[in-house]
Order: sequence, then structure tokens, then C-alpha cells
Amino acid sequence: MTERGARADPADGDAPLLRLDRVTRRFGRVVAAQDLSLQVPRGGALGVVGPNGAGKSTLFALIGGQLRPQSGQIRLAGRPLEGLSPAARARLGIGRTYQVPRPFGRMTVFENALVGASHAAGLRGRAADRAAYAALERTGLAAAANEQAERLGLLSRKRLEVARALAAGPSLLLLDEVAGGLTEPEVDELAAIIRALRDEGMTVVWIEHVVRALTQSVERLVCLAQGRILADGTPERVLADPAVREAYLGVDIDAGTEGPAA
Ligand SMILES: Nc1ncnc2c1ncn2[C@@H]1O[C@H](COP(=O)(O)OP(=O)(O)OP(=O)(O)O)[C@@H](O)[C@H]1O
Repeated sequence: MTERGARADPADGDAPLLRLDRVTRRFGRVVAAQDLSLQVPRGGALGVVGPNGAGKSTLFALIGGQLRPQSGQIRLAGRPLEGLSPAARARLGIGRTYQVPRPFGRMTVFENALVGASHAAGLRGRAADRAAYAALERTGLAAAANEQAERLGLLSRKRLEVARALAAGPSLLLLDEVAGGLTEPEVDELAAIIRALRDEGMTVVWIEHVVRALTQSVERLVCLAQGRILADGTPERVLADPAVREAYLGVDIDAGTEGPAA
């Protein structure tokens, strides 16, 4: 795996891989991110929870460059990301999955992974092939490499979404609700894949409503509500936090059911 993001600024090798300083993003009167400050060191997995509308997807869009903050700064390995397009950020090492997987249905599974390697990472020829195949192996999809993507079931489409991001050789992997809609055994399978990536040294930030998937896989949890960080710590501590329980307004957070609007 390449570590391009981790080398984004060789002068600042000790910097956290991801750092947000007082990042704010509003949509009219809605505050989706309010003075958000967060540091993610290299390696390990961070889970992000929070009720619907808490600002979780906005956080990823701000990191990925699909949205610009109105104030504050985001850095990858010490390098400010301001002004960089999503494509430039992907080349620096930010890989991202989306809530609803949209594979190129007419393409094979391999060709879909190749899109990640070539478009996002700019790899060509055999280097792109190798990166795509390695991503399929790491997500358990190698045996399905020649299948049409549109014929995949939901779990495999989720795997492919992860594979596409991995094929670009990210140093930071942002997962947006990859466990949603899966059965319990499928959630466990996907969580095992994410744990294996983490154990190989990948830095993972994982937004998830299915809290059980996170508690199996992350050592740190952040809870967002109304664009702010309500709690940050071990999963046990965060899930027991009265402010977190209150933000979920009595919804059974442990069961991973979707909460009401924040
Ligand atoms: N492009 C947009 N235009 C206007 N409002 C937006 C936009 N994107 C997000 N918002 C608002 O910002 C707030 C945060 O939304 P966001 O999607 O980040 O929350 P979330 O925590 O990811 O929610 P969910 O769990 O439902 O996916 C919400 O009130 C949402 O309606």
C-alpha cells in the first residue's frame, strides 16, 4: 500500500495524519459543523456516531473537499488542504466511500476497482492492475473479479465500495455507513475486513449508525450532535455518556437504529 498521504509534508512527519482546527460550515441557519477541532493520529480506527443530521457526512465532505469550510483549517499530515479539489485530496491519500454504493454496473468488479486506481490515484497499466487486484483481495472480492458489478448483492457492493477507495492507495480511509442495510452476520464480515485493514496500519475514520459494527472495530469513538463534538473517548465511555444518550433522545443507540433529527 502506498502511504502518499502520510508523506504529504515531509517537514511535518510528527503531525497527526488528520487535523481539524475550528472548522465551521453552515447551510443557511443550520450549523452542520461548529468550531470542530479533531486530531486523528496515524494508524488505528476512529468511529463517528451521532443522530441524523448531526453533521457526520458534512465532516467527510469537508475533509474530502466536496464542501469548503467557512472558517477553520483541515490538514493532512501537516499539509493544509485549503483550496485543493476532491481529486487532489484523493491523490494526497484521502480515500472515501459513500453511503449508497453506486458501482458502474455494466463494468466488472475488477474494472470498478481499476477506476479507483486510475482515476483517483493516477496509476496506469500494470501498476493500476496490481493495485486494483490487491484491493479486491483485501476486501474478499478477488474471486468475483470478473463478475458484472450490477449482479453483486449488497454486502459485495459494500465491499466493492471499500475496494474502490483502497485501490487508490489511501493513507486515510473514510467509511460512510458501510454497514447500513446488512444482516448481522454480514455486518460482522464487513467489520472483520475493516479490522484487518486497521491491523495492517491503515488509518480509518468510520461513520456508522450500526454501533455494534463500530464497537467491534474501533478503539476510539466521537459523537457529534448539531455540528459539535459531544464526546470523544473509548467506545464504552462515549456510549455511556449521558449527553450522548440524551442526544439520541431515547433511541436505542446500541441497537444501531437510526435516531431522530438532532
Ligand atoms: N447541501 C446541504 N444543503 C443544506 N443543508 C445541508 C446540506 N448538507 C447537509 N445539510 C444539513 O446539515 C445538517 C448536517 O447534515 P449531515 O448530512 O452532515 O448529517 P449526518 O449526521 O450525516 O446525518 P445522517 O445520519 O442522517 O446521514 C443537517 O441539518 C442537514 O440537513
